[in-house]
Amino acid sequence: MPRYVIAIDQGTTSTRAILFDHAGMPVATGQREHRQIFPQAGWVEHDATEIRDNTFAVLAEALAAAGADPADVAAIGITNQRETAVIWDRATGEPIAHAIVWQDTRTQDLVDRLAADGGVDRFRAQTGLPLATYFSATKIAWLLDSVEGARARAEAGELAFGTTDSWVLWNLTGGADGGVHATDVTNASRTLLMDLATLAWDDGLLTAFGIPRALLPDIRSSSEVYGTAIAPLAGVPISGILGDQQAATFGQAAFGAGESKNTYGTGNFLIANTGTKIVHSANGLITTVAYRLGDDEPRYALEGSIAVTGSLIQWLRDNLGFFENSADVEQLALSVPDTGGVAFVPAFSGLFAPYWRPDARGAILGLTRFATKAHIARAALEAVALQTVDVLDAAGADLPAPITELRVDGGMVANDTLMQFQSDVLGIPVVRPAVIETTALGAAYAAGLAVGFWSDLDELRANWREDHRWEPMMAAAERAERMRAWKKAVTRTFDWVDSP
Ligand SMILES: Nc1ncnc2c1ncn2[C@@H]1O[C@H](COP(=O)(O)OP(=O)(O)O)[C@@H](O)[C@H]1O
Ligand SMILES: O=P(O)(O)OC[C@H](O)CO
Repeated sequence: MPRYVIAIDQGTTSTRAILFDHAGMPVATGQREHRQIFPQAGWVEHDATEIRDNTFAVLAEALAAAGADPADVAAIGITNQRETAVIWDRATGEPIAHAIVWQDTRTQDLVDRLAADGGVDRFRAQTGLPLATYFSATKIAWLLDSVEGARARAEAGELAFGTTDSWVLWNLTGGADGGVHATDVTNASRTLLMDLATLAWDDGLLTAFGIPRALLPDIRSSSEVYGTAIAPLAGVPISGILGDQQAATFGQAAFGAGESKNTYGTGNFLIANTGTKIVHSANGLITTVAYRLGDDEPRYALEGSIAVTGSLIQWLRDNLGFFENSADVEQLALSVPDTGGVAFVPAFSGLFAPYWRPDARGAILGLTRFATKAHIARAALEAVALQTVDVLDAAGADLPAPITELRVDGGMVANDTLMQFQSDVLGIPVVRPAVIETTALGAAYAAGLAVGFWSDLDELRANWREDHRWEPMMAAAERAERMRAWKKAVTRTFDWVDSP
């Protein structure tokens, strides 16, 4: 009897493989980082061949660490950084160019041209998304127009597009030798090309962006058997795919309408499940598919996407040399009692939710000769929490009932100071589960459900355990004053670049 389900978490900075047991506990992990390629200001690329090689390597590492072989593994789940666009040659299996990453803003010109006719919300009713460089469609169009011969080859069916879930699935099912070219509804809902209600690629959208249908993967549910893996997991079914934020929602067992989670990774992503209803935000959130299990009705969600949170701490570490490890930011921030009047708005990719301002750029405000790197580090940490208040306020205005308790996960939730401050400025409890690898766990759950390793959602819900809870300790008046100052700082970053 197989004892485990394995999840591949193909993230922005690294690729992980984690084996989970039946109780949903991680048993063994393999992890490898890949290069972040910044060829020009605003451009962010990944080498998809490096991601492919890392995927096979981490699978082998996780199996070896657990002393497991394929017979011990019931199913494989895939979760991934969303929106990042890979285009490859179906015959050779090689990418035609580096992948364009979700944070990349090179397609702003195309976004502006499309928005000139109908505004940035022209596709929102159908896709749930504003026109923005963040989503896959303009990245695909850019690759087709910039790589010589790509458009003609795409039209002839010689090329394949995928977000990294599709890239991993295709390679893991044999690549050029019979690989399965598919994605799931959650990833497809981030392209600007899928109709949220029909869950199919839409001809009108494909025409608007100039994208040939022959390039696109099949859209499947989040939990079904897509194919069978090759070595090092030969014969094991691949049976779950979820975009990473939807996977974290699933791993947090936020299955029903009104349940939510906030993930603190490279960026922050709040997802609030709205059940079978498609809810459109009037407050700057986007609408997305939460999950679909086989032929069941799809579940939808509102999402507050914040581009820069953990990556701000990395930037302090790597670009400014403030400390050696990301975790050191906590000690540095705690070495001063407050930010000394400094505010930091990390609008490095413009601002995403709820502002959607591509013309904004990062700013450190309120500097005096008193300010030290400790004040800047503290302001950076506070910015992570303050951006989160903005998206929770938006969700509170859009949802029938406000979020009264925040489930959190991701790499940054190890930071107790940040979590306490988050609870303080939100004025609600913040709750961390025992397993913070919720992204991988969610993909494992989707895969395990499809093959009967787990029987139903109730069984998964019973696995969820609270690890720690932070209660708000800040007075309401101070909270209001903090938010007033924050919003003032945010507006100072608008309209910085003339032509973003
Ligand atoms: N103790 C900490 N305090 C603040 N930030 C942290 C801490 N530990 C990790 N981080 C940040 O969290 C991010 C890693 O989180 P993770 O969930 O692994 O990210 P991702 O899945 O997006 O690659 C990094 O950006 C890192 O800078
Ligand atoms: O790789 P992560 O965890 O930073 O997630 C990236 C998001 O999916 C982008 O939408």
